[in-house]
Amino acid sequence: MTSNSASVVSARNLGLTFQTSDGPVNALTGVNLDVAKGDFVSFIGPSGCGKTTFLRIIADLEKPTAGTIAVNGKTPEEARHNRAYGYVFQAAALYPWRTIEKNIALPLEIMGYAKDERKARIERTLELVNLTGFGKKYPWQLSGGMQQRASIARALAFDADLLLMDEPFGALDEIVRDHLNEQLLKLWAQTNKTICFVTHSIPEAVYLSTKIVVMSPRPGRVTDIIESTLPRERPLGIRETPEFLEIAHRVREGLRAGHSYDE
Ligand SMILES: Nc1ncnc2c1ncn2[C@@H]1O[C@H](COP(=O)(O)OP(=O)(O)OP(=O)(O)O)[C@@H](O)[C@H]1O
Repeated sequence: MTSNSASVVSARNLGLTFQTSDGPVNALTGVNLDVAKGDFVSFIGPSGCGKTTFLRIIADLEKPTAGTIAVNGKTPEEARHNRAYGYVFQAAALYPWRTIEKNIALPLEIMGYAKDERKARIERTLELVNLTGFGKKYPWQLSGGMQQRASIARALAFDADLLLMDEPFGALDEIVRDHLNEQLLKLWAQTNKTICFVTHSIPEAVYLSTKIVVMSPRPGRVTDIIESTLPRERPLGIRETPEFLEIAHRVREGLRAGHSYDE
């Protein structure tokens, strides 16, 4: 396989082995993956299969020890300098001593945006995540779901085409999560972003994705890549359809196959 320069993310035989005091930890091995512009790609697999590590390599927070990876046809380091992506972390990770708008402003301040431009971007992104009017509140004054939306607004503020989301809704109850899943799909349709999304939830992966990457641990690797046959427009009710259940079944099979490797 050759690298596809039109891809937003293109990994070839990608691997990462951490050297620890207990010996080498093979976090990721032999990963081949292309993420096309406008794709919504979910990474699913049990704890420790390298999902976060893969996102961190894209974001230039870790260096691979094998293979190659290109982000927008460039190295992760160049992509980082070009502000190619926004990152949404597992917990909302907002600074508690800053208001929501000051939290969103922080990366914009670091990147040197002028005050007026910062203000315009904050307003626009708060509107995108349905938080207009909450900019002056502190994180603790917002519900968990609202905090997570604020952290998505922060990742959207500098308008990167690629959004990296590491289990953003994992800590939320199911009803809030359903609602945020719906909103995220709307946002994705509105903004035409490319999204890489880590999750432990099969229904969440199937509901959101155009492509599902099933992974398994020890060593972390990709066991299946499923192209979704669902339409882009997805009411929540789509989760009861035979087509949805069939994809969910294939994901479950992939996870099970990965697990038997351990036994
Ligand atoms: N900095 C590090 N040093 C040593 N080992 C690490 C480091 N970061 C991750 N690992 C190991 O690499 C493997 C993959 O970790 P990773 O966090 O990518 O998994 P994950 O699939 O995201 O798990 P989870 O679903 O629990 O977040 C694990 O065995 C983990 O312990």
